[in-house]
Amino acid sequence: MNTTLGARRVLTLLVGAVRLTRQAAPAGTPLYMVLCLLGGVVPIATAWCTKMLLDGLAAGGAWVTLLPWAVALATAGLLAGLLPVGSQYLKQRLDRAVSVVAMDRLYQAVNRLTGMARIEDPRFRDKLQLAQQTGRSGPGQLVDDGLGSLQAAVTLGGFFGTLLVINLGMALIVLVAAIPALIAHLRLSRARAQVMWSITPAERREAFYAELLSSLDAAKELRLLGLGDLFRRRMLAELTAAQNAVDGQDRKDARTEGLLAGLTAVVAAGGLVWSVWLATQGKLSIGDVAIFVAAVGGVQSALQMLVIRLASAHHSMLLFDHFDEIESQPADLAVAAVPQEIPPLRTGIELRDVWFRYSEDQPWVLRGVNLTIPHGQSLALVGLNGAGKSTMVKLLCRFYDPDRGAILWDGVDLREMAVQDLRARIGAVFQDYMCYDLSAAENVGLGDVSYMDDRDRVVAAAQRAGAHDMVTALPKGYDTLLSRMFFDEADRADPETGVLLSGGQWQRVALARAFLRDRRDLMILDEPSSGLDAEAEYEVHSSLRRHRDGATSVLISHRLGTVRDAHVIAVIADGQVVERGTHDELIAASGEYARLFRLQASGYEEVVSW
Ligand SMILES: Nc1ncnc2c1ncn2[C@@H]1O[C@H](COP(=O)(O)OP(=O)(O)OP(=O)(O)O)[C@@H](O)[C@H]1O
Repeated sequence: MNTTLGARRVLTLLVGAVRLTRQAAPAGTPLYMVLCLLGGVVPIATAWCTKMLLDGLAAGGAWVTLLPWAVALATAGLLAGLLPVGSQYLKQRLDRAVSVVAMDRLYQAVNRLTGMARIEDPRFRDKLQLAQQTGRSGPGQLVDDGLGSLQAAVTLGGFFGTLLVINLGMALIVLVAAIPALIAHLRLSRARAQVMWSITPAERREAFYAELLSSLDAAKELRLLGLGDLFRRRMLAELTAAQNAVDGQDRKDARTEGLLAGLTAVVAAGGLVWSVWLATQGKLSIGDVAIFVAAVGGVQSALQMLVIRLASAHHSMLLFDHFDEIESQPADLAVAAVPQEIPPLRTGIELRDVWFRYSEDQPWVLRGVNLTIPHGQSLALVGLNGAGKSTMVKLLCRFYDPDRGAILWDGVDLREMAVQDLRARIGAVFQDYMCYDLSAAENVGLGDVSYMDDRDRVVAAAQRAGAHDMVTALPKGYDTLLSRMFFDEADRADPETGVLLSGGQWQRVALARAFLRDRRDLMILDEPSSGLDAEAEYEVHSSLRRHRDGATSVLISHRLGTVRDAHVIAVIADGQVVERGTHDELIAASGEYARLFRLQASGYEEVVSW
């Protein structure tokens, strides 16, 4: 990770953080700034009031001449007590407001990623994780550190000016002692940010093992295969590696801090002895000694505060850099300057010499695919595992763009269309469909949020997917929560608070979700019946067949019996279309499809002949 930020970048980040803070708290931000600056001035005012009062007393001044200084000193004392309380309260309010805006902006940026490539990129995921960690407090912390630095600089400037007025030599010594502290703290902060970045992969792996250990999905295999201890040890190894790295940095910090504290103490003690000696020589007044002592201490503590705040600002800035990078990233898919309107599909979709690989360092997954999905017809994709079928479907949804070649919608390249308009014309069930911890109605309704509250449509979609009877039998029917995540201890035994579905039941719900997007121009079904029982599979495919009539669809299935009535069956192997035709044509051709079909059919025949 780059731990040095150029002046320009620093300025951009600071302005960005202040803007975000002002957006979150338009009135609170300026008020907080004023309180911070006042907090920087108060110690200097206190020191000068003390000096004037002591010098007045030593000179035998009258009560009326001393009273204003006494009142000013008391006011400064009051402010010194009240300001931290007020600014602390404002800071917390500001932090809360900033965290809401920051989270909103971060996830808006994530939602702007319309493709899949970047969200799958491990480097991007690391940055996103850091941005998520810092997003809540990062921008507010940066503004706070900036203001804290400014406050310390004001105090420092005031006291340093005071020292200059009283004794130039001491002012210079204090200044020279401060420089190594400043440099050391900045270096430490850079090293700490570097360590944090370097441990993110280990933290991700640790979270992965921790998640596995408590995951419901993994629970059966973990228990049966006895993997619990293995994953626990791996999780601890990752955790320990990350902690060792942080611990090493903590030790470096402690050593440097100790040295700096020693240096500070020596300078403060020397200053005190020197000022007393000068006073005995008659070169300083009592008030001078008092302000001198206050100024030496004040410069030291303001300097310390300044370096700590600067180091912290540097650290916050490096982290905010990730937030800003995620927020200001360009679109991950090419955006057409003037997107073409997408009219309803009329002729069909064509994959023309499509080449695709997931990244430049990975092998080609699709290698010159030419395929047409005519309007109103069904295309079935079959082939061995890893042949590239799901990848083709992902390209049709434009989760990625082809590296070479094009996908044409009625002759228009998908890249010339607005991606959301394209997706609005597609309905799909993916192999890895989602199971939302929401009610049954919502799980179906998410297929088209505009119909989410339209119970009749939701029910109709569930009926077509063969899910209706199963849902109505649930304790609260469509309003049953399909999760046991949110139950209270009190309703532990009450099934009305949520139920768990079987894999096949979930698949029907996912199908219903796709059916709610009825009458889209293209329906994609990637292994829609893999988890269904024989009866449900038959029902679903009959329904799909009815539904397919006149609709354009792509169906992927390893159960070749379910694709035999597709208008065209394309066999994919090694990222290429190796055969295409109707079921009868492909059987007659006695190629790969015929081989796979006979293989599956022979399995059934053997069972039947048992
Ligand atoms: N997100 C991804 N990043 C990198 N490689 C991927 C990704 N998804 C799939 N692949 C690779 O692309 C190749 C084709 O995968 P794809 O899922 O398209 O095959 P498939 O024909 O659908 O297989 P299956 O029948 O097992 O579902 C495989 O080698 C797979 O490892």
